[in-house]
Amino acid sequence: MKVSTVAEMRAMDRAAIEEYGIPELLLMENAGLAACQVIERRMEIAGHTFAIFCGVGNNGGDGLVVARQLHARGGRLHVFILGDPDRYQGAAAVNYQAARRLGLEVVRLEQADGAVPALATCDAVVDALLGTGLTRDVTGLYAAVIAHINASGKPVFSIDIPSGVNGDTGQVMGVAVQATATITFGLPKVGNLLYPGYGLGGELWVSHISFPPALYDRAELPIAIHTPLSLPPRPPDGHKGTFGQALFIAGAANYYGAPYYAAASFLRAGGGYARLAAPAPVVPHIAAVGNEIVFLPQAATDAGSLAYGNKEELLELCGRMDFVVMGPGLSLHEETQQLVRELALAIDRPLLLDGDGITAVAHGLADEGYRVAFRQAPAPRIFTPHLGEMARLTGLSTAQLLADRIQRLQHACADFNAIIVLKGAHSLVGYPDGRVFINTSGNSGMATAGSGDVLTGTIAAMTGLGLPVDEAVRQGVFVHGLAGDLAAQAMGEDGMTARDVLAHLPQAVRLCRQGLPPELQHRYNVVRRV
Ligand SMILES: NC(=O)C1=CN([C@@H]2O[C@H](COP(=O)(O)OP(=O)(O)OC[C@H]3O[C@@H](n4cnc5c(N)ncnc54)[C@H](O)[C@@H]3O)[C@@H](O)[C@H]2O)[C@H](O)CC1
Ligand SMILES: [K+]
Repeated sequence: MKVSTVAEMRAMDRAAIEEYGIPELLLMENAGLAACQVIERRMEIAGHTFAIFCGVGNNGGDGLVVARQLHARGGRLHVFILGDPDRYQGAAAVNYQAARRLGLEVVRLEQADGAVPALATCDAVVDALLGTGLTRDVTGLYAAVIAHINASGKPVFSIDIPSGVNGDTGQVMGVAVQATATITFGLPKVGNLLYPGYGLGGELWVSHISFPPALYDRAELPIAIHTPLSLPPRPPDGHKGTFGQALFIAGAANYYGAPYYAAASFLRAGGGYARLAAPAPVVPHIAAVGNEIVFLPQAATDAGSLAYGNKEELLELCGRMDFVVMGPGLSLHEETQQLVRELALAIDRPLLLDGDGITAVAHGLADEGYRVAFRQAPAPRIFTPHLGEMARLTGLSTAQLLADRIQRLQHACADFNAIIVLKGAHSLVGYPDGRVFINTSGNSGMATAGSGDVLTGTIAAMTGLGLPVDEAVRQGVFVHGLAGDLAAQAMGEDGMTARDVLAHLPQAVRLCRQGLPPELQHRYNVVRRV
């Protein structure tokens, strides 16, 4: 499903009204009615009491429709408006007048405490304070009312987005409503899907409010939720070369885990032939745990990291591979970092850079000349940074990144001509053409050492299984999260480690082929339709 920015949704609204002749009043009615239908699925309306909080924009207008629809179904209401109702315009003004004529009790709230008795006695709350028109931090009366709503312990239905959550970023602007369910309109907004906004929204519902598919399902909308891709069938007569030859340039003294997890995950996720180029002194340590990997011992620096002198042999080796991963556990030793920077320009195979590989290339990219050369690399480039590494890559602070994750990602992908996986809860996969996919598999138990190394091998394996590189990256992210979810099911999120994620990769790939069980389908389809 596509996901929209606030500006894109405004444009769709306008197009619905102007091009398709669907009056604003109908859109607002559809929105309020959809919200009412979601409430009806969760609880009996007749005889129950609802506290409805409306702002003075169109989000509040939607709230007034909800009020009228609940009233029509026998609900009892306390309707509060925060601000001057004379500010309602267009459809919202019409709905305000209709609510008044119906004789609904509509109170202009001047003091937050005025809402306390209604919150104490109601059965549920409707939050129609602020939608996509949020432009500044929430303070004063709005902030105080939101605090009362959150303290009420009542089920909260948020209209469009929990009030206080930024529709473009998912960030909380000062304070935000914690909802039980959110009903969003047209399409889910970015802020409905990115944390912390996603977590604040509760169960997420979308109504297309009678928009035609030509509006909400256009190819030009660049942001979407990732839907699992089907894997090409496994040729019965395949040999190990059929399922990809991957080279891992990884490891240094005292970094034995990262190269092992990266290369082993390639094999566990279905890849054919894993070769590991690691400094010679560390090879015996890794071989002791992973003898299914083929080792290519390399000359080492005094510090036990990859020596610069390996460059030509490594380049020659890469030329015989289908996919290269460079970075896990390489160390920050300067000679090795220089080697990595140069290899990152020259390797003529799809190349995934992670960990210390990202750090090396990030230093290079700060230089204009290197950036120009990197953009013109002879084959696709992929980065898999967590937020801190993304900060290093882009030269931005983590706060700046969080304040606008999607746009910063789009900009970096275009700037570096690279595919970037920005890891975290709901990882993002960005492409140089501006597309961004939001991944919904995975859990917080995967925030553990080595988990990122497992991701690198999983992505490599997806190319080995026959997906084109761009699809392999997002499917790898999904499969990795799925393996993590299976591990969490088996042992809980707290104590699981990268080893457990690795161990569940075969089952994850099998489920991708056979179809996900209903409970996982339900979990990954994070948006319900109404
Ligand atoms: N396709 C759709 O998505 C449809 C959406 N609808 C609803 O319309 C709102 C957006 O309406 P808009 O009037 O643009 O904005 P808001 O109602 O969110 O708020 C505007 C209002 O609030 C003031 N304001 C902004 N920030 C703050 C703040 N921090 N504190 C207090 N007040 C603030 C601002 O100045 C304005 O006065 C969308 O979310 C949907 O709910 C349509 O009804 C149907 C189509
Ligand atoms: K809202």
